[in-house]
Amino acid sequence: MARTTEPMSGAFARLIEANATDWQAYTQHRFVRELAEGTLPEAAFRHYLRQDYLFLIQFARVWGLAVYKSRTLAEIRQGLDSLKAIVEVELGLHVGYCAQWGIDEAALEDLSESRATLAYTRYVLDAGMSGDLVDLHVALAPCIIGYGEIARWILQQPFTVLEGNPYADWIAMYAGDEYQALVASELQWLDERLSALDAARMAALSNVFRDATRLEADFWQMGLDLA
Ligand SMILES: Cc1ncc(C[n+]2csc(CCO)c2C)c(N)n1
Repeated sequence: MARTTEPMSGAFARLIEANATDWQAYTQHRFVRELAEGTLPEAAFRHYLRQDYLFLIQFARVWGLAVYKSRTLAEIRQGLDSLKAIVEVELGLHVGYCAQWGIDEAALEDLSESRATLAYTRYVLDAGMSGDLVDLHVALAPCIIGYGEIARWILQQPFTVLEGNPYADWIAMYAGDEYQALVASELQWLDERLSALDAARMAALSNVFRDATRLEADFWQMGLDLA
C-alpha cells in the first residue's frame, strides 16, 4: 500500500489549489474519517454501497461518452478499456463485495437512484456532452484521483485503525498499487492536456472540477444522512 503522499505539482494541482476548501470538504469528509476509524455506522456504508452500484452503471455510460468524444484511436482505446473495466470487472467485484455486506444482487437490481446519485452522475454526463474530452476527464477527476488521495490520506492519519476495521478492505483496495497506478496515469493525462490551456479555459474547467467535487461530497453526505 502507498504510505507516502508526493505533493502534486503539475497543472492539475492548480485545480485543487483553486478549490482547496471544497476539495478538503470532500476528501476529509466525516464519512471518510469515520471509515478510517472504523466507527462509521454500517447502515451508512451499506447505503453508500447500494447507491455506488447505480453510480458505477452511470459511469459505464460516462466512458461510453468518452469513446464518442474521442478524436484519436488512442483516446477511443482508453475510453473503451475503462468502459470494459467497469462493465466486465468492477461491477462484478462490487456485486461480490456487496454480497459480503449482506446485500444480494436482486436487492441491487431493485434500487432507485437517490438524488445525490442522480445529480452527480448526470452532471458528469452533461459536462462531457456539452464539453470536450478534457471537460469529461476533469469532471471525472474527483472520482478517480479523489479516491486515490482519500485512501492515501486515511493511511497517514493518527486516528486510522486498520485492525478489526470493517472497512479495511475498502481502504486497502483504493490504497493498493493497482488503483494508485490508475490514479497516476490519469493525473499524467490531465497534466499533459491542462498544461496547454490558457487561463480562461482553465477557469471554466475549474468550475467543472469544483461542481463535481461538491457532488462527490454530497455522495458521502447521502450515506450519513440515510444511516
Ligand atoms: C461515489 C464514488 N466516487 C468514486 C468512486 C471510485 N470509482 C468509481 S468508477 C471508478 C473508475 C472510473 O473508471 C472509480 C475510481 C466510487 N466507487 N464511488
